[in-house]
Amino acid sequence: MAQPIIGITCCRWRLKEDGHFFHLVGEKYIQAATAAGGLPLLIPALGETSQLEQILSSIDGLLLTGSQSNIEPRHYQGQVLADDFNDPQRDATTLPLIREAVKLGVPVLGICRGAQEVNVAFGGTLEQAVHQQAGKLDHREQGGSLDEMYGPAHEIELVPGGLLHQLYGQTSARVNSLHHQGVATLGAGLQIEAIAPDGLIEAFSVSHATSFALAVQWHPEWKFQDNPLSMVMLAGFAAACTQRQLSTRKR
Ligand SMILES: N[C@@H](CCC(=O)NCCCC(=O)O)C(=O)O
Repeated sequence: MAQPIIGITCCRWRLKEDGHFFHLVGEKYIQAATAAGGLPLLIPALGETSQLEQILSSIDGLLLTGSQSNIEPRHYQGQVLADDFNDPQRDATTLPLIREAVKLGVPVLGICRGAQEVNVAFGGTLEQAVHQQAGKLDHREQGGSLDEMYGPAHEIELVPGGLLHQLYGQTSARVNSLHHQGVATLGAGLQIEAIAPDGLIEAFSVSHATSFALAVQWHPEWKFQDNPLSMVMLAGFAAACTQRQLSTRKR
C-alpha cells in the first residue's frame, strides 16, 4: 500500500543578505516523517492562498516544523520587537492551514515554532522572551554541539489521561529545549498535555479536533529512534495519517 503523505511546512528565508529567497525545511523533520512510515511532501510558504483545501486534500497529515524565526506579534496582539526575526509568508501559510486542517480532520503535529503556530492559530498568545519572565527557566538552547543543544534539558509532567500520557504511559519525561518564546495564554479549545517545572505549557492538544492534533514545544524529531517518548508520538501521528489515507483515498 502507498505511504501516507505527510505535508511539511517550509520556512522562507534569504540565505544571505539581499540574496534570493529559499523555501526550506530541516532534514531531521523529513527523516522523522519518513521513519514514521510517511512520504514527506514539502509545502512552500505560499502566503495567503485560496488553495488550502486543495493542499490539505493532497496530504494525509500536516507536520509544522521548528524555526529560528518567530511568529509576527501582530497575530497575537504582541509587542513588536526591534530586530525580531520573522517569516511573514510562513505565518500567512501555516496559521490558516492549521485551522483548516483541524476543520477537515487532517492529523496535525506541531513542533516548537509549529506548536506556537497551533496556539496562535486558535487565538492563543506567546511570551516573547520566556527567560526574562520571573520564575521561568531559560528554555533557550545551551551548549555548542548539536548533541548538546538538542540533549535533554528539563523535565516535563504529562497530564494524566491526556493524549500524550495515553501514548507514553508515564507521567514524566526529560525533553530538549531550544526556544525563546512560549505559550502565554492557550487558544480556544486547546488542552494542556505537559508542563515544565516552571509552569510553562510544553505540550497541548486540540480538543475539538476529530483526528490527532498535538503540539509540543520540544524537538521529538531529534534522534527520535533513541527516545521512547518521541517514538510513541511519531507512531501515534503516523497511525492517524494512515487512518486519514484509508478514509479519503483509493490508493
Ligand atoms: N523561534 C521560536 C521557535 C524556536 C524553534 O522552533 N526552535 C527550533 C530551531 C531549529 C530547529 O530545530 O528546527 C522561539 O524561539 O521560541
